[in-house]
Amino acid sequence: MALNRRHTTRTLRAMKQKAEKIAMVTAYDANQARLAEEAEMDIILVGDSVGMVMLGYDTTIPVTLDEMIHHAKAVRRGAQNTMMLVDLPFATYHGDPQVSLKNAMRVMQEAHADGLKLEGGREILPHVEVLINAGIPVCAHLGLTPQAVLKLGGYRVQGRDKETAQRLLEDARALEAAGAFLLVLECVPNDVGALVTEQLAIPTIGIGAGAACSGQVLVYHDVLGMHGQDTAKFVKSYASLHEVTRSALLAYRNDVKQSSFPTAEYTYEIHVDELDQLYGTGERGAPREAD
Ligand SMILES: Nc1nc(=O)c2c([nH]1)NC[C@@H]1CN(c3ccc(C(=O)N[C@@H](CCC(=O)O)C(=O)O)cc3)CN21
Ligand SMILES: CC(C)C(=O)C(=O)O
Ligand SMILES: [Mg+2]
Repeated sequence: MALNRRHTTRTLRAMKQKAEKIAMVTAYDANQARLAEEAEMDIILVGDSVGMVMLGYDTTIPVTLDEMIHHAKAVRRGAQNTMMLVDLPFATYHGDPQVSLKNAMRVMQEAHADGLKLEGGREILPHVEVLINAGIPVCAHLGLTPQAVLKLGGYRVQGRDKETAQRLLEDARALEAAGAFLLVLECVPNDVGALVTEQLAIPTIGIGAGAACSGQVLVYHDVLGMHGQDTAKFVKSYASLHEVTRSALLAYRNDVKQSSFPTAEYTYEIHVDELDQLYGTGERGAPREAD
């Protein structure tokens, strides 16, 4: 069964123990998911970054639960054999933990997620606990938590001083104790990534958190250089699809304008007898006489 080829909370922990790196990438539709699976990614994340890279929002804050489910269902169809984690979006896990559970259950049941990711430290523990008690694998997310961008005052490196680094480590310990199976560390100094990874038993996934993390995650569009915009320092682009795409679209547009597309090889033929009937008994191409 397909499920058997997916990583589990246990196989990921074993990877950390064997110092085998975990490769994770985001995906937002079936095609991206299929390509991520063909590239043998360990984990696909349906990130709420979908709001910024696919939906044109300035932050992840406007992304709704329905939007996350819509994209996660497409990703699941494209990648049946890869662990799929889904971000719970802003405002879906901050009030009554029973409402958080109801939101979480929708993603699990409608999109067939393998686990959910929640941003935040000890302040979200009641929500993490209720999910874990219900059997949902929870991935934590500390450091730069983009859903808090307004509170943080921008996309800034986190944990740069002793106090904030210490608080981050305590948050990480509390989330592990609550049962989180994975921890994303975003935009923290290399040494903070290393310290948290060393202090925890669960694997850490870094994004701008240095090479000592148990694995890495990047946004699909960043890996492929799809947007050609300024990106964070931690982004390494492995292609420039932005340029490739723009020049392909321009070449197509110019072909249309110059009538050099479509040529015969891109057109269909009708049977010659049918064509005669279509034009009446007259010569092909001759206008039919009016009755
Ligand atoms: N395309 C994309 N890639 C991402 O990694 C990403 C998103 N979108 N959207 C959601 C969040 C937002 N993220 C971001 C966005 C900007 C920075 C950034 O520019 N950081 C500064 C830090 C400057 C400092 O504090 O010194 C940088 O220059 O890297 C970091 C993470 C990560 N996530
Ligand atoms: C960048 C990753 C960690 C994320 O949360 C997202 O893509 O939304
Ligand atoms: Mg996210």
